[in-house]
Amino acid sequence: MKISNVRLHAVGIPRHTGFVNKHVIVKLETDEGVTGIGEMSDFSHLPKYSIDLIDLSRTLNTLLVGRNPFDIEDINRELLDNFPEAMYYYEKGSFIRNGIDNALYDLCGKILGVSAAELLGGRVRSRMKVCYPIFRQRFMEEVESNMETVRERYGQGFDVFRLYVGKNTEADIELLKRIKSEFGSKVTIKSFDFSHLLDWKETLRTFKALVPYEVGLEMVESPAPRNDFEGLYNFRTRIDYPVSEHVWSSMQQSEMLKKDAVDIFNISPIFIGGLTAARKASALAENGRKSIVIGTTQELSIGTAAMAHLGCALPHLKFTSDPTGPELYIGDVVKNGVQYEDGYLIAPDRNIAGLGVELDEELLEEYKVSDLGWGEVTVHQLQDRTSTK
Ligand SMILES: O=C(O)C(=O)C[C@@H](O)[C@H](O)C(=O)O
Ligand SMILES: [Mg+2]
Ligand SMILES: [Mg+2]
Repeated sequence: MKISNVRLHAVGIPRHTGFVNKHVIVKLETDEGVTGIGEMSDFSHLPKYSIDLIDLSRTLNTLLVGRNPFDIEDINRELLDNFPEAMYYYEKGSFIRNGIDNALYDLCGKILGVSAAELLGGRVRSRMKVCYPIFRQRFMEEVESNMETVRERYGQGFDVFRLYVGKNTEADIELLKRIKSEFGSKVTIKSFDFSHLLDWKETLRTFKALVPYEVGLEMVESPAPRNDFEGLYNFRTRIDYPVSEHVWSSMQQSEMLKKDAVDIFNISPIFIGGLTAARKASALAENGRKSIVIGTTQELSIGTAAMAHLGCALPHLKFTSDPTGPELYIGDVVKNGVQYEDGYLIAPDRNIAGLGVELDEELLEEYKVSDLGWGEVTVHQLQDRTSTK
């Protein structure tokens, strides 16, 4: 069994906020007719350059055609040679590696007739608790629409949310007050996500203003500029709550461990370049006596299914995780999307081979875009995932 062809399909799918995200669906075809699917999720992040898909397809076919799909480690090594890690959160090479890597797990599972779960260490749980994101408020007027989001999503079973903060603390406090007043302890805000926007002292001042209104806070995320390990440590040693940071490279994670900069590693296959790399990052966290949370770039169902398999295989996953992408978009490209129940992401059916989701060719065509170009989107929209200029 050899890989015979790599196909890439770019799609653009709007969120309920109106923001359109572009993703690339991967098909790994083989000389025996089995095809694995994967997802290079959410290229709609800074910096504002885009990948040439024709060139990328040519490169990936050169690298992968003729390879044995079970050589997952060696293929990951070769992908790293061609798309090296960078000390940057949204390094697009990581998205590319992730899409190929998760397609390999789908493909190998289908060849063996087993779920990807069997290739990821099995199951310690059948579902993982997740939270719904409330994106950053710039204006007080956004409080009511965010209250509507909480009411609507609470009605669908989501009782844990996370709040992106740092631009309008008065509005953030008002939202926290209103949530506590209307929902009491039935709704919690598991994290304040500062998204690397402030230096650690500004974050500390903002955090001290917010914390009297916290409701079930589990962690504070990205409270210092990217790769400011001393800033993370200084902030972490001055608050009583755990500090989490995304893992975007093995070097960055090692530095955070060496400098004791965080309590929780936020591990997403998309930002570290795949399930294989995410498992290594998770093992380093466990051996370093650090906790983990499964983060997100807000993937579609293929990427989210991969994370559900991963999250349900990790014994030391103790905090509420983040993958809710399929709930954020108005559509998807699969026939059987991932399922959420009572605020949990349900692991895909273990009796279905591969990742457990099936591509819908008609939806793939419906959401097809010709390239990963940017249009008129502003930096604010890119930072806060909204259509508001
Ligand atoms: O935890 C985070 O940080 C994110 O979720 C970043 C977001 O920008 C995410 O990538 C998204 O696209 O909403
Ligand atoms: Mg974050
Ligand atoms: Mg994203």
